[in-house]
Formats: sequence, C-alpha cells, structure tokens
Amino acid sequence: MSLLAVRDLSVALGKRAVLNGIDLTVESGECVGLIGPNGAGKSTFLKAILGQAPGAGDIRLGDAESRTMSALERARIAAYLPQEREVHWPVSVEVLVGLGRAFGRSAVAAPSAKDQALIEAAMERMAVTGLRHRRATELSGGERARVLIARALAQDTPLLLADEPTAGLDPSHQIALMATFSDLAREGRSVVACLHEISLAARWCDRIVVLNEGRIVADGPPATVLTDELMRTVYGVEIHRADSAQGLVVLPTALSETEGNDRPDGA
Ligand SMILES: Nc1ncnc2c1ncn2[C@@H]1O[C@H](COP(=O)(O)OP(=O)(O)OP(=O)(O)O)[C@@H](O)[C@H]1O
Repeated sequence: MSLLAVRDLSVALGKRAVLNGIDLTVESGECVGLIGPNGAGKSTFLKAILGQAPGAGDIRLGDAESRTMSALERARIAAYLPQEREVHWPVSVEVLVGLGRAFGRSAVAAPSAKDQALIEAAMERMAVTGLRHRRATELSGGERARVLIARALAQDTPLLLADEPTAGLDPSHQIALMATFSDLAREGRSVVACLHEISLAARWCDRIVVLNEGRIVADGPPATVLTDELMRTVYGVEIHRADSAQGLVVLPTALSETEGNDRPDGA
C-alpha cells in the first residue's frame, strides 16, 4: 500500500491558483526530492498533504483521507519539518526534540523508556546530543535546524515531509542529513524533501519530482529527470553534469541565454 496518494489536487490561495491537478503516489522506501523554482508551490503542497492548505482533490495518507484525519492520526503517519525554523520557547534542546514524542500523551507526563530511546536516537542522528542542555533559542541557525529535524525524526513516522531541510546546514551536515534520509528509505520509510540544492538531490534521492508553476512537470530517477533541457526550461540555468564514483553530479553553473522562471536578473 502506498503511504501517500494524491489525486488531482488543486489549491488556490486568495485568488491565486497555486497547485493545479497534482497526482503523486509515494511508496514505502522512497526518498523523493521535490524540486522547483521559488514560488512553484512546494511548501503549499506539503501543507496541503497535512490539511494545512485548502484544496480540491484526494489526499490519502496511509489508508485514510488526510482531511478527515485528526491531527494525532496524521502525526502517527507523517512528521513535518516546516520551512520556518523559529523557536519561541527557551526550552532545552532535549525537551524540544522530545516534543516529537508528545503527540497523544499529557504535556506533563515524562517520556516513556521507548520515547526516551527514540529521542536519543534522533539526537544522535542529527549530532545534537552534545547540545542537549542548551536552550533552543540560543543556538546557531544550523544547530537549530538540526534540532528541529531531530524533533521530526523522534516522531518515528513512516513518512517524513521536510521543507528545505538542508537550508542553513554546512556541507558535512548536509551530506550527513541526506545519508540519513537515504538510510530511512532503506529501512522502509519514505521521505519527501523540498530541496534547492540540486547536487544533493541528484546524489541522494531515488526519485526527483519537479514542480513548476503549480504543476508536476517531471517525475523519475535523477539521471532521467535532471537534464540540461529541464534545468534550462524550469530554472533558466545551465548545468555541469557528470557521473562520478559517488553517483550523479549536477551543478548549476550559469544563467541560460533562454528564459527560465522569474530570472534573478529580471530578464
Ligand atoms: N497565504 C498565501 N496567500 C496567497 N498566496 C500565497 C500564500 N502563500 C503562498 N502563496 C503563493 O503561492 C505560491 C507558492 O508558494 P510556496 O511557498 O508553496 O512556493 P515554494 O515552491 O515553496 O517556494 P520557495 O522555494 O520560495 O520556498 C507563491 O506564488 C506564493 O507567493
């Protein structure tokens, strides 16, 4: 059974049609890179899956329609890393990561032994164990990002929806995170991650889904999807593409002569 099955999803925000006729099925064991230019609709798509954006169409999470599920039912299937990385409460890192286990239990109850083991494993995976007693409001941007990813991992769900999880991470933590996603997929879980780092998506994802102007314009293995032509038409960039011992290398190198979306030079 697929973990996520989206059929003919359309979302309008205000008068703006943001997503149009999206069909996407994600099976267990897939690490999916959701890519596309700024404003393509990636974040809106993740929010719609979680019932946080209004829309028409079917969204099945596990074996139920997402919009009829309670927040607790959804939280058992999908963990979510939002794009915003703000932390407002000066709680310790350990307590913040522990909130990933707080669904369905009293806020004042101590974590069970199983919860504590999952919290420790998530902190270990994100290399934030040494920060456990620090206040979450007093971390660097990259440290805070890793703590919030650890909170999502502690939720221990079959599906992880992560919005720009690599933003703000240094190269070693970016690679470690993508390797973790790849491991999660090998364990039979699924990850859908919005990514702007095309090189990371090419190297670590089994599948790339490209959103452009609210529509899926490509879906498949990185080597098939990340072509010169796609990168030119969707992003308006030229790429260096090569096969290496570590896998596919795709590096944006220059703006194209032809038009892409919303070119930074306004052309
Ligand atoms: N609350 C809102 N009301 C109206 N339009 C919105 C709202 N939120 C987002 N949008 C618009 O919806 C479109 C898609 O936004 P979204 O945040 O999903 O894009 P994205 O692909 O995640 O972009 P980015 O890569 O910049 O994060 C954009 O044009 C954005 O301006």
